[in-house]
Formats: sequence, C-alpha cells, structure tokens
Amino acid sequence: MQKIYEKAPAKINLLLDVLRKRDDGFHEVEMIMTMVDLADRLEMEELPRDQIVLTSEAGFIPLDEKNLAFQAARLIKDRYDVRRGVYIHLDKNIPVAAGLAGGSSDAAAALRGLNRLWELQLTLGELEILGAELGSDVPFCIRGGTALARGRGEKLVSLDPPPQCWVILAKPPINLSTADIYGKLRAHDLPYHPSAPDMLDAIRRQSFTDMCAALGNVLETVTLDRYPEVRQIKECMVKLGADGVLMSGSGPTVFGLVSKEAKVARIYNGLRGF
Ligand SMILES: C[C@@](CO)(OP(=O)(O)O)[C@H](O)COP(=O)(O)OP(=O)(O)OC[C@H]1O[C@@H](n2ccc(N)nc2=O)[C@H](O)[C@@H]1O
Ligand SMILES: Nc1ncnc2c1ncn2[C@@H]1O[C@H](COP(=O)(O)OP(=O)(O)O)[C@@H](O)[C@H]1O
Repeated sequence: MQKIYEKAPAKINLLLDVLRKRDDGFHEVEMIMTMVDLADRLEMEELPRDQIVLTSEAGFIPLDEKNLAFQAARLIKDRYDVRRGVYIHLDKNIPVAAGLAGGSSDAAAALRGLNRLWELQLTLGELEILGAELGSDVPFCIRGGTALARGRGEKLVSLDPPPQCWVILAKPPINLSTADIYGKLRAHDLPYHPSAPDMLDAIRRQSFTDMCAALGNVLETVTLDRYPEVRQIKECMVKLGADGVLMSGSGPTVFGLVSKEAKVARIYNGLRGF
C-alpha cells in the first residue's frame, strides 16, 4: 500500500512585533519566521476502513481529537467529503508547547500529505486557507521556508532564506500557554517595536551580523518577566558567546544564532551545565 512521508520542521521567530489587539481577541502581528532543521516526521498510509488512526511513540501528546495532526486530517476529510481512512504515524522530536510550532507543523504536514494521499489536488494557497482554521501559525507551516507574516499570522509573503548559521535551541521545563502570554501583553503600551525593515534588509543583503542586531520579540516583555529562568537562559547564551539570542514565539524556548561551528559545542555544553 502507498505510504506518504512528510517532514514537519520547527520554526523560530526572528522578529515578532504586535501592532494592536483586535476586536476578535487576536493580535495583529508582524513576524519574520523561518524553519530550522529540527523536525517531526509523519508517515501516512491508506486504511482499509473509513477512520483516522494516529499513533506515536511520544507519550506526552494526545493522540485523539486534541492532536493538531488528527484535527487536520478530520478537517480536510470532512471538508472534501473523503470517505477513506488513514493511518498516521507521528515521529515527535520537537518539544511540545515550546514556541516552536511543533503542533502547527504536524497539522500542516498532515494537510500536505493527505492532499497527496487522497489526490485532492488542492493548491498550497488552498491548503493555507484551510490550515488557518486550525491555528495562526499553520499557514506558515504549510508554506515553509522563510516568510513575513501579518494579520494574525496567516497573511504571508515568502522571503529568501536568511544567511546560513547554526541555531541552538534551549527549552526550560516550563509550561506556558500562548493565549495566556498574548493575554498579558500591553499591546497599546509596548516599550519598543523591533524593526521589520531592518530584518528584511539584513536578510536581503545576507548579513549575518545585521540579522543578529535586528532580532526582536515583543512577547519577551511578558514571558521574561513572568519566568526569570527564560531571562537567565538568554543571559547565559549571550555570555557563552552566541552572536544573536532571542526567545521564539511566546516561549519558553530561547534560540542562539552562531556563525562559526567551533563555538557551537562550547555554547551547547555550557547550557547543559546550566
Ligand atoms: C506566538 C506565536 C508566534 O509564531 O507562536 P507560538 O509561540 O504559539 O509557537 C503565534 O502567534 C501563535 O500561533 P498559534 O499557536 O498558532 O496560535 P493560535 O492557536 O491561533 O491561538 C492561540 C491563542 O493565542 C492568541 N493569539 C494568537 C495569534 C495572534 N496573532 N494573536 C493572538 O492573540 C489568542 O488568544 C489565541 O486564542
Ligand atoms: N501534534 C502535536 N504536537 C505537539 N503538541 C500538540 C500536538 N497536537 C496538539 N498539541 C497540543 O498543542 C499545544 C501547543 O503545542 P505546540 O504546537 O507544540 O506549541 P507552540 O505553539 O508553543 O509551539 C500543547 O498543549 C499540546 O498538547
């Protein structure tokens, strides 16, 4: 029987600005996002009966309707009236609730994969519109690569890849909710706004140094205050010599950008001790 494989990479936010709180409860954002090499993997196969079955060795995620990959399968199946079943196996590597969009990327991979398995011939644009029903980050995860995201995250403009570099991810064992972090943000009274034009310019010119200088995330104003461990990890990465350091999304993962491979092991080992 035909098997479909899809990679579901994690994302980091090189820039995350909030312009205002909207009447629908979401926030109008301006983000520059890029995929990293860390990825989940999905294997999809036709089931002889009309049912969605999701399995994973990861014991820490739901495998029922609460799982975003399951929700994606249900959504595309119902919307296009598919009367076929699917078996999805999820190989989970991305830390959960980390600000790395692991769940969103799994949902995106399920939509891309089932579009192929069930020969629905939907365009990426159609999949992005469908994906927006599952979460604000899902459209970007469908498109992949590097993009400028506006609206609540679903209005995308693809960008050239940023300069190649090493990305070190550090996720402290903290459980936080994205809704809670946005909810505590003083959107009308932010102490600063990162400059998207500066980041876009750095990417266009392939300047690693200017990209590091342009990193910024206004959600740090909430998460770093509430969770001092996240601030400590940031400080630790800077001290260990990372060229650029920022929290991804709503956190708690902090990423460090490094241009020289020689530095990577030193920073990684230093963080492990920490
Ligand atoms: C902060 C970001 C940055 O990339 O990522 P994560 O930290 O989740 O990875 C995203 O904006 C998160 O996207 P996602 O996790 O898909 O959010 P959703 O499921 O759509 O929304 C969860 C909740 O976050 C809030 N939310 C989300 C997006 C947005 N533009 N404004 C919001 O206020 C809303 O309260 C919403 O109920
Ligand atoms: N396939 C999935 N992988 C990870 N988490 C999932 C998945 N499906 C649903 N979830 C739930 O979604 C929430 C957010 O997960 P995740 O996408 O990893 O976080 P974030 O949006 O911070 O990057 C968690 O509470 C988790 O239980």
